[in-house]
Amino acid sequence: MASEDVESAVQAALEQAEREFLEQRAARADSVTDLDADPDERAVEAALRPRSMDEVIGQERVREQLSLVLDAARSRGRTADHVLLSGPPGLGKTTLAMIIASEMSAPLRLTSGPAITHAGDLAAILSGLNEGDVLFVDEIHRMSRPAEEMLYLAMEDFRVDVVIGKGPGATAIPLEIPPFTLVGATTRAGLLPGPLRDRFGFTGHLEFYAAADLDLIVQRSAGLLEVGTVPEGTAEIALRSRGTPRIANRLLRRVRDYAQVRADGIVTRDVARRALELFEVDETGLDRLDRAVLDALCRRFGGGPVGLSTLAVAVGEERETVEEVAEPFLVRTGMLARTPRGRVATPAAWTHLGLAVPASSPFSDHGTLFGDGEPTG
Ligand SMILES: Nc1ncnc2c1ncn2[C@@H]1O[C@H](COP(=O)(O)OP(=O)(O)OP(=O)(O)O)[C@@H](O)[C@H]1O
Repeated sequence: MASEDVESAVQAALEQAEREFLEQRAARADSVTDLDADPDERAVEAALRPRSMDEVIGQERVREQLSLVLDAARSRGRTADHVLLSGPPGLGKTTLAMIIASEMSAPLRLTSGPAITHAGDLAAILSGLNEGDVLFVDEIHRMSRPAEEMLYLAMEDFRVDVVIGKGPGATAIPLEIPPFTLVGATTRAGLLPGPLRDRFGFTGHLEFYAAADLDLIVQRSAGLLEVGTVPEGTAEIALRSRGTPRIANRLLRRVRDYAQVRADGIVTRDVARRALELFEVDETGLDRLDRAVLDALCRRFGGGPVGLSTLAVAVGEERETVEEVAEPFLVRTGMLARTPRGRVATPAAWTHLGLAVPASSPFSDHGTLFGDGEPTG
């Protein structure tokens, strides 16, 4: 291949990776608290993203640690170490990746684990990088095995082995790549193989946000969207946002719609309450999916224990959606427990649904919560 052909093939691979990244995100959408529902919503969300570390609200520890890593790299005039960001969806992993690139004055390349089905896809992306580029790999735990192994080498030695041919005649041609910073994002740090995890120089775990921080985020977003609010109104939205900035911003937009159409445009507590009731977000922040999970767990499976797959089928959702979107928040609010024998409803779940805790519940005096059976989830 002529060098222009190689260049345009590499460019096409990078563009394809970015397209797939956006499509993957869009595909994860369906309810009011869900993600990236349509292009307009995505555009608004992008406009609300903090652009610098100073604009990021909350996550003080990760912010301080990351700032130190970046400052040190800058002062040495070196490419920053690879960074792994873990935590539930919508807490700011992509935002931080963008900020890392901007603080390092480096271009950001975007892709995601599921988009890299073959090692060749990754080789094309890596060979298109320039020195200092930041490569963001969302859902890095979902990359294929061969691609993962290629990434080990690229992260450590800035080299990829491109395999030409098949079977015994196959040869590996080493290809140098310029030093770059990999930012991996994962909702499941535990699923990353040790060798991959160990190659990140810094791991930041993002926690759910406190209501006070979410309130500040809602106020900031309302300012950017030019929505009139009163403190009780933004506080109400913050309380129902499941500790998640993306949900806080999404709820603010729905409350703004309601305020404009059914009220005088100002987000008060009453307007927020009425709007969120309409969109089926209850006072604890549980949405339709969360309540469906609790409902199935209590009403159909007597409170559990029940395996994750069975629970997912019962609510008509993907296993991953139940595990990564609904469960972390239900666990955090103390309504669901993950036990060695499967998922179990806690007394708080029964109470939330307005039901009495049955005597057969593993949490009652008669039940055993932690059996010695195999995990069913
Ligand atoms: N610390 C923060 N301060 C202010 N706004 C934030 C913060 N973190 C996230 N946001 C807002 O939340 C939205 C979602 O954040 P982001 O897309 O970075 O989440 P994510 O963790 O990458 O989610 P996913 O894993 O689903 O891609 C952003 O558009 C941004 O406006």
